[in-house]
Amino acid sequence: MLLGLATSSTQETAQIPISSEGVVCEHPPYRIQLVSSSPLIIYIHNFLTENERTHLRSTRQVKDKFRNSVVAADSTSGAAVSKQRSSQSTYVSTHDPIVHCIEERALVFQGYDIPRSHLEPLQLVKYAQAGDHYHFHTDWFTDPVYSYAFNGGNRVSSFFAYVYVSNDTTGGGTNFPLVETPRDERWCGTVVDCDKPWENGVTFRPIEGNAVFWKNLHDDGTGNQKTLHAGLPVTSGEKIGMNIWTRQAPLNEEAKAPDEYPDL
Ligand SMILES: O=C(O)CCC(=O)C(=O)O
Ligand SMILES: [Fe+2]
Repeated sequence: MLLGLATSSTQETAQIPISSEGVVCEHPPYRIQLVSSSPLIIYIHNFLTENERTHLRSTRQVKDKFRNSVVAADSTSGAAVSKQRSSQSTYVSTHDPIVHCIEERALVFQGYDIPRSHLEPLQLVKYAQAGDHYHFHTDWFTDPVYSYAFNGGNRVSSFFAYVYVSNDTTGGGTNFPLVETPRDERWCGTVVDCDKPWENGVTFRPIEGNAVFWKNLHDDGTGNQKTLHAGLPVTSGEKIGMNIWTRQAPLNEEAKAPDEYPDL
């Protein structure tokens, strides 16, 4: 099947028949730039097409299901609605062919070695009220109980992609306080918020369609503290982002039912 993902005249696509499941995806010719080698952080321009972004926002499953986000707390209290994170989140269907193509892209980006079973269901996060934010955290679990849930192990890598950013959005950058800000002023044009003090690390502005990719773990499997990051408060407008998390090992089948999947 060939998916017509690129009807927009402004959106060039390259056809790369990489899917193993009978779906031929049209992938955008995204452009990448290295931000940091330790931890590995790569900025990706044009990772999601316009049609994919529209589709992600409009599927019924998504529109009706945003819930207050929670964070993985500790294993005794379990996850609870938290002041650390004031946003809403939901998971998208793993059976949707467009989602399937995005998953495929995220896997190929990481080389050919990671099977789909290592991916968590893709998570959308919405910041719609002034002040909505996600406080400093790492995406890798500090409590091993979460790594063992569904057998997946810890989160090897993260993509955070900007699915929707309303024109009146202010704030809402993604900040890595322990990563050195790239100094070349060309970063400041759009991607990096150079108004923020350099000692506060790097802050990526939310730009629709673009994404930030990083490796969460050291080669020995331990979590890299320098991947600490935050979704800074959205001071006006609305931002919707998407997490694509890859685990160390295959998740079991239960984890693939987004309705059942806990907010971790
Ligand atoms: O909103 C952001 O910029 C980052 C969100 C984030 O880090 C997360 O959902 O894990
Ligand atoms: Fe995060």
